[in-house]
Amino acid sequence: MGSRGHQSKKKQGDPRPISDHVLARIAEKRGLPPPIPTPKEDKPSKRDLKRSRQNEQAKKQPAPVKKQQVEIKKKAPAPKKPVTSEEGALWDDEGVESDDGEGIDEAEFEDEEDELPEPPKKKLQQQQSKKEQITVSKPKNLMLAPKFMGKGALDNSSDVEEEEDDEEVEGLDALEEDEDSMDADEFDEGDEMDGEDEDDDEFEDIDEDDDAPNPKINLDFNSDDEDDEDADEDEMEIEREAREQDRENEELEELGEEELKTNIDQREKFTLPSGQEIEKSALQTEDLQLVLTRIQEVVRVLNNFRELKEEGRSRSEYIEQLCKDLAMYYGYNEYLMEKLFHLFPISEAIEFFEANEVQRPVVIRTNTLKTRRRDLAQALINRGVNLEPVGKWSKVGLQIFDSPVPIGATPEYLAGHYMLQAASSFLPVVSLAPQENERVLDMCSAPGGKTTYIAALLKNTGSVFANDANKDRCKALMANIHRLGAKNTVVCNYDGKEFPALIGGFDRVLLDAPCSGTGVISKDPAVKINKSEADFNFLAQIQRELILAAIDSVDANSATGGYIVYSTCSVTVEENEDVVNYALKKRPNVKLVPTGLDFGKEGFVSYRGRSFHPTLNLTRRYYPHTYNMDGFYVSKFKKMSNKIPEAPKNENDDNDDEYDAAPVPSPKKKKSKAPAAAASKAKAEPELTLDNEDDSDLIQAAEAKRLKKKGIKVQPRKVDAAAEKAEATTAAKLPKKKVNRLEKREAKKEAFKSLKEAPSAQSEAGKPRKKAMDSSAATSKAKAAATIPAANPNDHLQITGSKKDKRVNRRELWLEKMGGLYTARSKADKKKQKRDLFGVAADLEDISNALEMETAATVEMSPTNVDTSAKPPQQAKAGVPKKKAVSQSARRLEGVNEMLRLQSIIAHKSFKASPLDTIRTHLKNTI
Ligand SMILES: C[S@@+](CC[C@H](N)C(=O)[O-])C[C@H]1O[C@@H](n2cnc3c(N)ncnc32)[C@H](O)[C@@H]1O
Repeated sequence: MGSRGHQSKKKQGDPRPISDHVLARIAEKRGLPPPIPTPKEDKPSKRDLKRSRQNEQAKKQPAPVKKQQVEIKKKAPAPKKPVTSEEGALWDDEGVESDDGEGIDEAEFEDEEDELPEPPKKKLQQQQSKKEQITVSKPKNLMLAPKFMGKGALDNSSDVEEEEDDEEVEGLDALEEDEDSMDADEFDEGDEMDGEDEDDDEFEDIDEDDDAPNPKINLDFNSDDEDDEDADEDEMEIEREAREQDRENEELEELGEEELKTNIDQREKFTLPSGQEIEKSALQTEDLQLVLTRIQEVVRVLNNFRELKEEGRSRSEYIEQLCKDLAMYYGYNEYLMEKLFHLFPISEAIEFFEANEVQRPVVIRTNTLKTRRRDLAQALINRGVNLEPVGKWSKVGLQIFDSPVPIGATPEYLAGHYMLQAASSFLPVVSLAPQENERVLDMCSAPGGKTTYIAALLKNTGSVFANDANKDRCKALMANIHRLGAKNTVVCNYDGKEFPALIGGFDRVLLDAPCSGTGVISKDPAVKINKSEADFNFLAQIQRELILAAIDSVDANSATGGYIVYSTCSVTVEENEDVVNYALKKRPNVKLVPTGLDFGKEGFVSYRGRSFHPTLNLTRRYYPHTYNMDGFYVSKFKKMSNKIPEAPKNENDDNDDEYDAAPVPSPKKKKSKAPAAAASKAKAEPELTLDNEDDSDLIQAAEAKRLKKKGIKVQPRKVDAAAEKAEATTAAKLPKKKVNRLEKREAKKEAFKSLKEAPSAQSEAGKPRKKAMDSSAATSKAKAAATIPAANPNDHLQITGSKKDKRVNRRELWLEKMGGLYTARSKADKKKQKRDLFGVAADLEDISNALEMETAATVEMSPTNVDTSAKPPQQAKAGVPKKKAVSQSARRLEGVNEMLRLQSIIAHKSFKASPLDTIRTHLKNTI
């Protein structure tokens, strides 16, 4: 690994804002002149003016603003990956450690202290000079940090964060545990490891050094006097240079300020551009300088709104303009910019966007199944790697500053002594705090950064089920499990939603959910432009389904566990607090508990007019600009009971999308013209409503035909007599009008049932059914199924046809289950898929009706009612029987979920908001 110019050298977990000179470097990288500096009194000398002109020319020549901007935009989709990691870009987030509230005692953390071994003298000298270069000398051409960052705000945040830092250190001190000896069976060099305890004092020294202002200077392993003298001399020279540079910068700054003084009076009013002007400037997006100036102006006005605002302009107009300009300046789509902008106060938002332009440090996690951190550090130092402990909060992380060898290809790496893993990705595992001999499920685990950490904390005892729905990613997962020597781990390839029915009763479950990756923009800048509203809807839906499945897979009666950790590498509220809040609402048998992580910002309890459950403050948020680690979110649940009690009803309960417990007026959402037009169109189109019951027989027949065409036969659903009776009783209590409606619906249901039964009978006659599940297995499956939410809507479908057809159908079915993102290979297939996709849209009303019918059909659970014949492809392969029946409420939820899923597929594909909000609301209200 070579040196990385834009990699932040700040220690991870250190809650200090990105320094001004880093931000200035970014501005410089873009070839932009410094932003408005603070005016000063002194006039520039002639020499100053000359120097300034030279400087201006130098800046213009290598990187003209226009060209640079175009380049930024074009380059955005290509992820900048400085170090080859086995973790995937968007999905991979990786790496920390601490303990949860109850976990401090339970967690099996690493035994070693944080100190590093002494490197050989020769290496030390090299490192010393490297460190000095990195940490002491100032960058040439230092430019001003953007003025629009809001100096006051920055200072404040830095104060607050320093306080937090202190707290964190205290918290971590409390976490210091006695060393646990490693399991000698796991190592060949057990004796050597035991001997290492003697060096603990050394570690303390380094820990103390950690408090020094410059963390890199902590890497002073050298106690030799001569070396000290050399270092002093070097330092003096460096200091001289730095002073010189400082002076130059000051001069430049003064000059710039003078120039600006002539242009802008701080009290001067700034006029917002008119609609026409905005349109014109949107056409000339390359004029970044103009945009930057406007950003500065708008921020200045917002900071002193009463005095500086233009007559008749509202604050929201200024904010809207600011969002647009920031989107243009940093290269985000406006939708995402708005979403992220509102997470922070203005100055902090800009810090966040700036931090996304800087690479996070490369971090490795010591694999304690094979080595100890001190041994690993020594081995890497011997190879010339410049490193230091990642921070006091982790005993296994090492931050790599520089390496003459690729860090992903050292003998130690190949031998599985470490995992390349972002620091943030340690966090959920630390929070999960698995205990020896437990059964743990990692529901979305590829490529296995967290799985292998869990296995290490379990010391290869108990078992880890490492699941991932993506088969290709499972290969990387398996490779990592083998390389790191995890012997207690089973790899599975299922949709996570199937888990509670497949295998339940886990002590702990980690759900590191698929997400938009807004926390890892510095790794994958493509996120800036390729995430639309539809993507967020789509992801939120998957996350909601998975979180319920994760909760239902845990055994509340576990002697040591009963915990679920939900995490994402995204910072949006929709993928975090919203999902957790939804889970609390749908599963009143869980509660949030402290994550056990000693740093991190509290999760939102309210956001833009919505309020969440008050315990959401126990969840933790991590941002690149505060902790110098990828953006991340961690929450931890404790399951109190295996029974799902009735959720308390309130006005908003019908709407799963509503965030909260308290009914709050929804915020004014800025919508693009397209969705608004679509929504009004939806209103105008009566055929999109679900009231058209008369045609439902035809609709169902059409639906069955459509499925049959695909080679999918619909099996009858068994309807329990008791459930029917219950429904009849309920009906008796209803007003006559409603009873008539129900009767009508019942008749249609019957019609649909017979329609479904015909093909099913055929298939039963034509094919021998698989051996029935034995009754005890059936009972336990049924029991598991009783606690789970909706089964996959496709569970009742059976694949038929030729071998080839079956394969195609399976794939299609699987893709549908995975969200309908078709991936045809041939041109003809693509065409067909496109047709299918629009077919879905056209058929939506039919499907909605069919779903309504289906949800009305009560499918009662009973052990004898478990049908083992219809298995999704993977289940059939693994020979695991699939639960067939689901509870009535689960089926209802399934209907809603399916609707939302279809809606998001269409929205996703057409890149427009779906016009089907009315259907969704209606569906929810009627079932
Ligand atoms: C954030 S990544 C997981 C990273 C992993 N925990 C680690 O530390 O290396 C999310 C993963 O979820 C998987 N995934 C997406 N949808 C899934 C589903 N329905 N069931 C199971 N896994 C799913 C993706 O294939 C992806 O590998």
